[in-house]
This record gives sequence, structure tokens and C-alpha cells, in this order.
Amino acid sequence: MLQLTQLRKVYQGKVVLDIPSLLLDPGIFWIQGANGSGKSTLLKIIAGMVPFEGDITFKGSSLRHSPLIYRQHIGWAAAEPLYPPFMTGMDLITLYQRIRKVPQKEIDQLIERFNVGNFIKGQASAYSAGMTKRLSLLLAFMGDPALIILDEPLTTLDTNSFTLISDLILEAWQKKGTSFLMSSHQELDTNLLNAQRVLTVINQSIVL
Ligand SMILES: Nc1ncnc2c1ncn2[C@@H]1O[C@H](COP(=O)(O)OP(=O)(O)OP(=O)(O)O)[C@@H](O)[C@H]1O
Repeated sequence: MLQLTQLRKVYQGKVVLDIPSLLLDPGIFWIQGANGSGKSTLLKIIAGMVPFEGDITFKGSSLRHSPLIYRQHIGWAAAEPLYPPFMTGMDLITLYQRIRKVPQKEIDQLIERFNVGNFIKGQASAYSAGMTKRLSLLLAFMGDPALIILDEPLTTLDTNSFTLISDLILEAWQKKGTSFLMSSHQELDTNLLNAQRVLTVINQSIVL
């Protein structure tokens, strides 16, 4: 499904990641590793957010050679999402809806599941950290991407939302075969823990 080839990332002369080859089948993957080991960097690279050396292919499309097709398959939520303060959540949803051609019914369901209906029409500048987080997770799920990348999906969420996110992830995997790549310093829900596989970032590389 996801293939990394000769992937390297260097920040200011320091090699952060050096992964000769990695092939992942569909599934739910949890990336572990010490602070500063490169988890966020790896997720951002696979999400197509930061430049890198080497190549990544997903379902046969190369991020380097067919970036638009590659990105159509991917949903992404950053650890600390930030949106233009003057935009409303609904503006962002509408933008994603147009780009990803998402049916209105799916949007309505996501707004209800992520429980964002009570604030989504207000400007992003007035959102709390948890509200911004829930919006970012909703956007990552829009359009049924085949791979959803979530960096620290549970930070700033209340404990009720932990279960909600775990349920949504398991449901998407079981019903649609959606794959997930996630990092989390928090304990995941037990059901999700049983379903996931662990990748460890260590010595600039990945151990399965
Ligand atoms: N924009 C940047 N410029 C320079 N160095 C960076 C940048 N982003 C990350 N790094 C460095 O890359 C390394 C990996 O950082 P990264 O954020 O990927 O780690 P992490 O495993 O996600 O850490 P944590 O568990 O603390 O969130 C660190 O040494 C960090 O200082």
C-alpha cells in the first residue's frame, strides 16, 4: 500500500530520518519513539507537507511524480492545527468539499459525529484548542481518503472525545478499509490498541 524508498530528511545538516525501504500493508499503525526521534517529521513527509529526499508511493502513485493523485488518497491532521483566524470552520469544510467532491450527506454526518455543529459557523480565531482539533480531525476524514494520517489526535481533546475518535477510526477501518498512521503520547482506547500495529522510529529509521 505505502512504500518508502531511500527516504532521507536532513534539518540544518543533521540527518533526522534515513529509511532505505519500508513497505506497509493496509492497517492501523501507531508510530512510537522518543521525543525528537522524528515521528512528526515522518508523518508530515508522508502527508506531503515537507520536502524530503527519496520517494513515497501510495497505491502506486508517487508523491514526487504524481503529487496531486497521491494527495487525493490522503487525509491529514496536524498535531497543532492552525487556521486563518478570519475563516469559519464551515468555510474550511466548504473548501475541502469542493476540492474533494464530498457529498453533502457525508458532511452532515461528520459534523454530527465530531460534534462541531454548535461552533462551526464562528471564526477560527474564537475556537479553543480542542474545538480546533476536532475541526482538523473532521477535515482529515472528509472525502473518504484511503489513508488518514493523524499526528497526536488526542491532545487537547476531552476524554469523551477519545472514545469517539477511537470508534471513528475502527469503524472506518472495518467498514471501508481506511488505513491510519498515527502518533500518540496518550493511551489509545483498548479496542483500538488491539487493532493497531506499532512502528518505532529509532536511530533515524523505522522498526516494524
Ligand atoms: N522545522 C525544523 N527545523 C529544524 N529542525 C527540526 C524541524 N522540525 C523538527 N526538527 C528536528 O527534527 C527532529 C525530529 O523532530 P520531530 O518533531 O519529528 O520529533 P518527534 O518524534 O515528533 O518528537 P515529539 O515526540 O517530541 O513530538 C528533532 O531533532 C527536531 O529538533
